[in-house]
Amino acid sequence: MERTTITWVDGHVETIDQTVLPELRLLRLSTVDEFVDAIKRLVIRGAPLLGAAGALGVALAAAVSGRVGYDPEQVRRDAELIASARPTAVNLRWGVEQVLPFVDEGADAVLVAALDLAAADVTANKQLGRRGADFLREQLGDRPLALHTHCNAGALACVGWGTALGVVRSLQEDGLVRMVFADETRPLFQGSRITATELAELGLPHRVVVDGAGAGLIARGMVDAVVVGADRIAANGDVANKVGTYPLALAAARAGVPFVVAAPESTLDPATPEGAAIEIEERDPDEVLVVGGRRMAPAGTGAVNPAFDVTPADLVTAIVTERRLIRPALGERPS
Ligand SMILES: CSC[C@@H](O)[C@@H](O)C(=O)COP(=O)(O)O
Repeated sequence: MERTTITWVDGHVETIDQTVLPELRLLRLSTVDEFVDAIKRLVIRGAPLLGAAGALGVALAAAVSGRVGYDPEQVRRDAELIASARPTAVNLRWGVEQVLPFVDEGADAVLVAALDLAAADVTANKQLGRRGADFLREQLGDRPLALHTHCNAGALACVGWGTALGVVRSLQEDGLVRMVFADETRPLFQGSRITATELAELGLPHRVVVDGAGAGLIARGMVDAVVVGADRIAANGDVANKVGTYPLALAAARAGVPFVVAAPESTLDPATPEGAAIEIEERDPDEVLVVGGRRMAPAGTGAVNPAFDVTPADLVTAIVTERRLIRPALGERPS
């Protein structure tokens, strides 16, 4: 089933609540506070979706302001609240900034720009997905492939289609997917709850594996390629993605397996020179310590909960965007 993850309905933003998937629950966001809270709680999540959400969030701020006497300064203050709701995925601030120039023209102009930006996400994902699939066919030959992915970089992490799963979907169109291994992706299980749901809907053969199993599967020759998304790509090609991505890249490099990052141009951040300069979101320790309402560690034991890690450019076989193929491991730089 092809659905749009975020839409504008009667002056509100309507989105899928990604915290309760695989249960499908739609949520209507009517105020900027609700919107910012939804981003912080990962109701709305995934880098490309956060880009569209940034733009639609400003449209919501403008619509709300329009109801009480339009105030562009207030809209700009709200825009900053939205842009800073989460720090790592650069797409969020990018999406906000794309529509800021329209704020002085009024709420309708912001909305039109935001909807255009959201629609462009689907087109971009189809293009980068095809580019990634063609690259893997060229590297590995036309044979059915076993792919490994981490977190969720499918349609639900985007407005539609998906980035890493966009590559998988293009390979599926070519009849070349033998298996998809999806890391469960602790602590919040985006792999089990979201990626597996999407793979099942697409009719793709798949297995969920614990995050710690990935490197071993790769070492045992069970994986032909690793394909992941990204939340921010520094100018030198270092890639920030969901925590647990870096170990897959290490294992892939050791095994000589391609490690492909699929992301739209909006995830590239020329202003950040290298991965060390990327702010890594630190989240609530209880996301690690409490599973399904039950505390797994003794009272008094704390946790470190970085939401992302950084894979150095030399481990990245290729970055595919809607416009180009970049080979960081061969010394090519995105910016
Ligand atoms: C679809 S692009 C890749 C990422 O956004 C995805 O893998 C990811 O790390 C999302 O993290 P999340 O914390 O769920 O927003």
